[in-house]
Amino acid sequence: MFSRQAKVIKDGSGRRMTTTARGYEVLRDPALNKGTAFSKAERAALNLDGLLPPVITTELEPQLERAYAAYHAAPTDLQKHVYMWRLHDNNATLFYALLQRHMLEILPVVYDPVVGEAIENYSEVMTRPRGVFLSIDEPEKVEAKLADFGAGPDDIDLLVASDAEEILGIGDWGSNGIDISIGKLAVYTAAAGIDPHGVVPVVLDVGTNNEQLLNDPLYIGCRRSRVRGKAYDDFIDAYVTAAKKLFPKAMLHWEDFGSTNARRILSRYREKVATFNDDMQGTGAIVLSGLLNAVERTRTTWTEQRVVIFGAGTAGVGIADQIRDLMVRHGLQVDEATLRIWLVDLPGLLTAEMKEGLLDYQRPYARDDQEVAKLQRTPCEAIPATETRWPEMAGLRAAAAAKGGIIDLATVVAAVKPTILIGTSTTPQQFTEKIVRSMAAATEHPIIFPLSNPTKLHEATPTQILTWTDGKAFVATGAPFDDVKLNGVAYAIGQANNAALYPGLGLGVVVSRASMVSDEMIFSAAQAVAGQAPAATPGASLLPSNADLRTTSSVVAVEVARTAIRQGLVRNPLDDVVEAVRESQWWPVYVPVDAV
Ligand SMILES: NC(=O)c1ccc[n+]([C@@H]2O[C@H](COP(=O)([O-])OP(=O)(O)OC[C@H]3O[C@@H](n4cnc5c(N)ncnc54)[C@H](O)[C@@H]3O)[C@@H](O)[C@H]2O)c1
Ligand SMILES: O=C(O)C[C@H](O)C(=O)O
Ligand SMILES: [Mg+2]
Repeated sequence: MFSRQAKVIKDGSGRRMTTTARGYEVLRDPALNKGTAFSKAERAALNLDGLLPPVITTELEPQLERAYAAYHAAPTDLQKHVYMWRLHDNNATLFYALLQRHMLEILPVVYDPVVGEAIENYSEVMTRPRGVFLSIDEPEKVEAKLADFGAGPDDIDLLVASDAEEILGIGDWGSNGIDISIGKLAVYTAAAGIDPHGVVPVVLDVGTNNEQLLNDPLYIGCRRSRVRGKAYDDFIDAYVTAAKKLFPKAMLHWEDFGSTNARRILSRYREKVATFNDDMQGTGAIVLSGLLNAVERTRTTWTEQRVVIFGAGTAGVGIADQIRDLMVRHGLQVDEATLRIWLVDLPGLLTAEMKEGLLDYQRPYARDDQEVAKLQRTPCEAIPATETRWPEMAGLRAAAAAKGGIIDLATVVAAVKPTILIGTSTTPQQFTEKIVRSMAAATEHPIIFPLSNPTKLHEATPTQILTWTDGKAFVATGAPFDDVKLNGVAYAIGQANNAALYPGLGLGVVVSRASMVSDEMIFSAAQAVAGQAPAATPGASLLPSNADLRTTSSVVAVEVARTAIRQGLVRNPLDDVVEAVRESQWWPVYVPVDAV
């Protein structure tokens, strides 16, 4: 996202930058620009003398004050989001310094939930293009377009790519999805100190089925319906091949793909390159972090948990798989562990009779027909055929509707008496008072995680859940929520958002140059996050605060790199992992700029 006239130099004397640019070119490069903080000598060498006011402010401080005031002057969250990215275009150091100083306040504006609003309004709010736009209409140009980024083989640590079919829980947003790649990368830098000079946001524009976009004269993407099948797979392959060729050291992060593609893509590449699906693996791991602490606080064991997951897509089944694997670590056989997890989706409880229509990764969790024969079926509407977001699930729901109804969430909760209830359904207010109370009647401390982002899609709010359970539930959410005050206790709500996990995981991979991202590395990341949560006092959060993301991510990176070393997966041998992680981290401070 920066011009390549700025080079970062790390040597014995610390971090510096060099540039061939002069005058306005320097001020217009967000990687180089320091505004009033250029020294007298730098002003002379870079031809800036006449372009800057006389005041010389060697520290970030006065600029931070001015920028924070301007941030507050923006009247809406969306305009604050736009302000932040304009600030980034002007001065990236100041952007990250402001974000880091006010992490709890500004992270939700740069990232989730406001990034969702920005994506929905991207046609209007887009200012300057950032990142790489790859289009299915020009598959032969994938490599050339990635090369346009202007980086060399050693320059890039990380690419985040989205095809934007399932942005958060708001669906298909075509090329507007570039903003989720940009937002995720900003979190990598703010949370873990991944060097922002070494990252590439990518959107894989394969068309969109979003009618609103297709009819929007200001839409920035390919005006065609989504391509599927071989052409899609070839396009993804062209991207992976080009990324590997141009940036052989980089990790490939996949974000917000649809449920039919996310897992297929990961399975295809995960043993060939260092790659990772955030919605499936990052979410599974951060949820595991919260659950590790919650289960410990209930003083029960992992092998006795009964888990209901509502919304059996990329995130829901990603979570199911990691819970299953954890139960296996605790001594259950794989099939025993699988049987302790119930998936509920649009067709209700997923059952064996649906097997043909289920996605292959949902299939192992389908319940036996005998087990469900006695369960009541509730009449339901079929999803209109025009709703194309989840065709497989909608088809199964139509079949169930025709046969008298579905085994709905309330019925499943009443029958199963789950100890853990997770929401990844993209559908708000589905954890009703009746459901939550019924769960609380059967288990002393129900563990309930409504995770659908953005905030407006959560299956219930923490206030609702804690009120209905008289403060007994252990809650974590996908988006940030304020503390809940109930019966004299302030309940801090842990944010089970993959943002607390993937930055540290990525940093661990980057530092060690791991050749792949193994399940063990992901599990060690989950444990490391869990270990950073506050002590288990009444109302304490299940997860570390986002105010401490830098510390959390550093601990995660160290554990991930150590696991990679133990597994023999590293391409960069490390003597001292802690020092290597510390040394690699980028901080938003002004460094000397030398004219060359
Ligand atoms: N907290 C986090 O870190 C985190 C991470 C990833 C995803 N999420 C959230 O989880 C949600 C799902 O994301 P995903 O990537 O799995 O999407 P997805 O499209 O892969 O899966 C969504 C699933 O929900 C089902 N569904 C839709 N409406 C439903 C309803 N009314 N009842 C039951 N099931 C329904 C769909 O059929 C589909 O199987 C999103 O809102 C996303 O923001 C949160
Ligand atoms: O982006 C987020 O906030 C988390 C997650 O990746 C999601 O898709 O909801
Ligand atoms: Mg996501």
